[in-house]
Amino acid sequence: MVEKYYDADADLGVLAGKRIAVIGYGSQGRGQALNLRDSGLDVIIGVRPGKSWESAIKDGLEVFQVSDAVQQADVIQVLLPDEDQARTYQESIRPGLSAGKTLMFSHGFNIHYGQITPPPDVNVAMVAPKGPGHLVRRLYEEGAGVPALIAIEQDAAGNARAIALAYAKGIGATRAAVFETSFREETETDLFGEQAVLCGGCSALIKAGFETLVANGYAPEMAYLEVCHELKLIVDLIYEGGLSKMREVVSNTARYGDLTRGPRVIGPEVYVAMQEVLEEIQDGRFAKEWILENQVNRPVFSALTRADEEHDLEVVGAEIRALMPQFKKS
Ligand SMILES: NC(=O)c1ccc[n+]([C@@H]2O[C@H](COP(=O)([O-])OP(=O)(O)OC[C@H]3O[C@@H](n4cnc5c(N)ncnc54)[C@H](O)[C@@H]3O)[C@@H](O)[C@H]2O)c1
Ligand SMILES: CC(C)(O)[C@@H](O)C(=O)O
Ligand SMILES: [Mg+2]
Ligand SMILES: [Mg+2]
Repeated sequence: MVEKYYDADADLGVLAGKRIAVIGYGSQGRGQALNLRDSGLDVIIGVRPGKSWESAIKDGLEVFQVSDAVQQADVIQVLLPDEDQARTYQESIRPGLSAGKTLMFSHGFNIHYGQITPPPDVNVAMVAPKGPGHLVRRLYEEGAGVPALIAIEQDAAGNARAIALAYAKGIGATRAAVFETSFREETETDLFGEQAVLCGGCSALIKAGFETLVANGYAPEMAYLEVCHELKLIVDLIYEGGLSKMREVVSNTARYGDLTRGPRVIGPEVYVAMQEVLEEIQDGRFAKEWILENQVNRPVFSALTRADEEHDLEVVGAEIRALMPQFKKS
């Protein structure tokens, strides 16, 4: 059984008198840092000058160059993009590490694939929220929390788990639930999830549905509303109460179509492709590809991103959202 932790299992006092440096102030950095601060913890930001720096200052946080933040911190949470972590670690984080400090991550990529090898006398832990950073913040403000995974890679000082749990409490995760895993399991399941289902599988499924309807002469607006807009409403039901709740709410006609046609669309060939995608994660092929892609300035990433930004689904989607007041930015 996976170990689970809640508020009562975590003691914020473990971080009393300790300074936390959140390195990076993007999606996770901002969400986690603001929650830690509002939980009464001593948090500073380490980032390079630019938009993120300005944004942290505007939020009222103390901001330093990465090396200066690491130097003065007891707990260092690395929330840089995965592809930048190894270089910044060597240049600006490693020199500031010393015995008893705790180095933390929200994703295991660089530790698991050997891009970062911390010294043996520091704790190495993970607190990985299972959701995007702006929701880590929004749910905390609402008095709830995004669940998180913790993992302990090195327990040099004997307090790595207590620190990880206190940090998880500080960001609001123990209000939901915190599950213990390993760096390997988090890395492989997280990459698989985002590639095969959450981001990759879902985008491909939406595009396939949109393109099929449009190719058969239906209006792009109808196609967008059907396969993209309404998807969120259906996923919300699954999030709240599983497939069963979604099936309770939709019509019997939809439910029968779901049960009989869904497995035809996601048929055996999809299982074969998912297995291949998983094996490329497990044997390091995906990691190598992504690391090399970054070394040559991301040509594949850029070309594929541009092609999808210009897809009719995106064009018509933006037009439709502009018509609805609920999507107006405040
Ligand atoms: N995005 C998510 O919701 C999410 C969810 C779970 C885990 N994670 C993990 O969290 C970590 C951070 O991801 P993110 O999506 O929040 O990143 P991000 O791209 O949103 O933000 C990265 C931050 O690092 C800063 N930065 C980039 N290069 C830098 C450098 N060389 N020196 C100093 N600062 C630099 C950027 O300015 C920015 O503030 C990753 O390990 C990711 O896998 C992200
Ligand atoms: C939010 C996700 C997809 O779950 C995260 O894993 C990421 O890498 O951004
Ligand atoms: Mg991820
Ligand atoms: Mg994830």
